[in-house]
Amino acid sequence: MPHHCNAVDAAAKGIKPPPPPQHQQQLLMVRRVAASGKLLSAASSHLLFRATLLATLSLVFLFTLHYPSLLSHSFHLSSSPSSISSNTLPASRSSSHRILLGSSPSWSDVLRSATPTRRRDGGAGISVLVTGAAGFVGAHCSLALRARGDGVVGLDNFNAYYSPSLKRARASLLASRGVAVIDGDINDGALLSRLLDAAPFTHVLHLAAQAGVRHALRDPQAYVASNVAGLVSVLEAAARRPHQPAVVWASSSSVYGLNDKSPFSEDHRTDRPASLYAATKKAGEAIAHAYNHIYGLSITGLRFFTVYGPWGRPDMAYFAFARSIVAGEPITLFRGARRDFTYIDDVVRGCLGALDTAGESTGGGVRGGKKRGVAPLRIYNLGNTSPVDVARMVGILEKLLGRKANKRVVTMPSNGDVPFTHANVSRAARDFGYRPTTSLDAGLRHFVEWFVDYYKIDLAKIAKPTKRKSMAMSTASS
Ligand SMILES: O=C(O)[C@H]1O[C@H](OP(=O)(O)OP(=O)(O)OC[C@H]2O[C@@H](n3ccc(=O)[nH]c3=O)[C@H](O)[C@@H]2O)[C@H](O)[C@@H](O)[C@H]1O
Repeated sequence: MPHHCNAVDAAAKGIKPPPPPQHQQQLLMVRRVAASGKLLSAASSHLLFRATLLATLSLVFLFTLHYPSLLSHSFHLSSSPSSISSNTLPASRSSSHRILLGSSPSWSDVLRSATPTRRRDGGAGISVLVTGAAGFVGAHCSLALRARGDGVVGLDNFNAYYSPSLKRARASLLASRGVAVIDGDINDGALLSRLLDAAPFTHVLHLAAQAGVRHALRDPQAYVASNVAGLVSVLEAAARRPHQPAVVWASSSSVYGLNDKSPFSEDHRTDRPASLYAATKKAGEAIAHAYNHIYGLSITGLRFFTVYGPWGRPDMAYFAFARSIVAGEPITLFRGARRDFTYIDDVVRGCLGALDTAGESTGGGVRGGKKRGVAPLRIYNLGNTSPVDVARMVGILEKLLGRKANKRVVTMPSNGDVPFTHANVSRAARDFGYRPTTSLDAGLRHFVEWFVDYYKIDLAKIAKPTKRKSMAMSTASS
C-alpha cells in the first residue's frame, strides 16, 4: 500500500503516522536542500547555479539508491538458514546485495576470515579473496585454502543459473569451516574496492563466471556481463589498490575452439572460439594482458578442462546424466564426443599451486598506471591429460548407480560444442608441480557417493525402479 494511504488512515484514527519510508525521507531531504538552493540562487540571481545544484543533488540521490554498499557498514555472509536472525538484518539501504540468507557480519568477521592462521607446512599464509566462492570450484578452493591455514573471504551473487540452494549449501559448509562468504556481485565495483581495502589480501582467486557452453545460445548477455564486464570490474579493483593483489582467474579449455592439434598446449591457436562462452573467456585473456601491461598486475589464467566431482554443477553432463538415470529419464548423447574430464581435487591443487607461485604485482593504483617493472602474466592448462568418450563416462555412471541409462545418441549439434579436448599440462607441471592423479572411474565414484548422500537416494531401490521410486530423486532434490 502506498505510504500516503497509511498516513491518511492513521490521521483519521488520531494516530501519529509512522515515519515515511526511507526513499521518501531522502526525497524530502533533497527537496529541502533544493529549496535552500533556490533561496541562495534567488539572492544571487544565478539561474545556472540553481540548475547545477539541482542536477548534482539528483545525481547524488540516484547514486545513493543504486550504490548502497558505499553507505553500508556491514557485509552479508551467507550461512546456514539457522543463522538467520532479524536483528542481524542489514539496514534497508544495504539490501541491494540480494541478501536472502545469513547474518550480517561486521568488518571484524570479514577480517578474521581474511587472516591466515598458522600454516601446517610452516609457510607464511596468504590471504585470498575468492569470487564465485559458492560455486563448484570456488567452494572447493576456499575449503582447501582454509584447511591449510590461509585467509579466505568469499564473494558470490548466488544467481539462479543453477540451483541457488546448492550454492547456499556449499556456503553453509564454508561458514562451518570459518570462511565468510559475502553476498554480492563482481560488477559492484564499490563493493570490491571496499573489500580489498578492508583486508590486506595478497591474492584474488577470480572464479565467478557465467559457465556453460550451450547456455550461451539462450542468454548471451549473461556471458558478457559476468565474463567480460565482471572480469574488468575485478581487475580494475585489484589494479587500483596501492598494494595490488596477484590475480588468478578461471579461463577455459574452450578457448582452443576449433584447434585440431592435440594435446592442446598453451601456445596453440586460440583465435577460433566455437561458442560465445569460449569467446568471452578468450576476451578475458586479452583483457588480462592489457591490465598486466598497463598496471603491472600479476595475472594467471587457468584453462580448466571439464571439471567434475562432489558438489559439482548440475548443468554439466555427468551431473545431469546421473539425475536422469536415477529418475529413469532419457539422456541425449552427442556421438563421438570426448572430454579430458578433470577431477576437482586435481584442479584445486592446480589452483593453489598457481596462487603460491603467482609472483608480485609491480604497480599501484596511486601511481596512475605506472609500474616498477614487468609483472608475471601466465596461462596454464589444468586438465587430466587422458580424454574419455562421453559414452564411457555414461557407462561408469550406470555401473555406479546400478541402473542402465535410457540413451538417445545424436549427431553433435554445431551450437558451440567441440568434439574433443585433451590437455598438455607440462607447463603447470614445470612451474608448480601440477600432476593430475584421479582416473574418471575413481572421480565419478566420489561424485556418486556425494550425489546419493546429498539427494538422499537409495541406490538399492533405484536398481529395480518402480514409478513411485523413480520420483524419489525429484522430491529429495532442491
Ligand atoms: O572445459 C571447459 O572449459 C568447459 O567444461 C565444461 O563444458 P563441457 O566440456 O561442454 O562439459 P559438459 O557440458 O559437461 O559436457 C561434457 C560432454 O558431454 C557432451 N554432452 C553434453 C550434453 C548433452 O546433452 N549430451 C552430451 O553428449 C558434450 O558434448 C561434452 O562432450 C563446462 O560446462 C564449461 O563451463 C567449461 O568449463
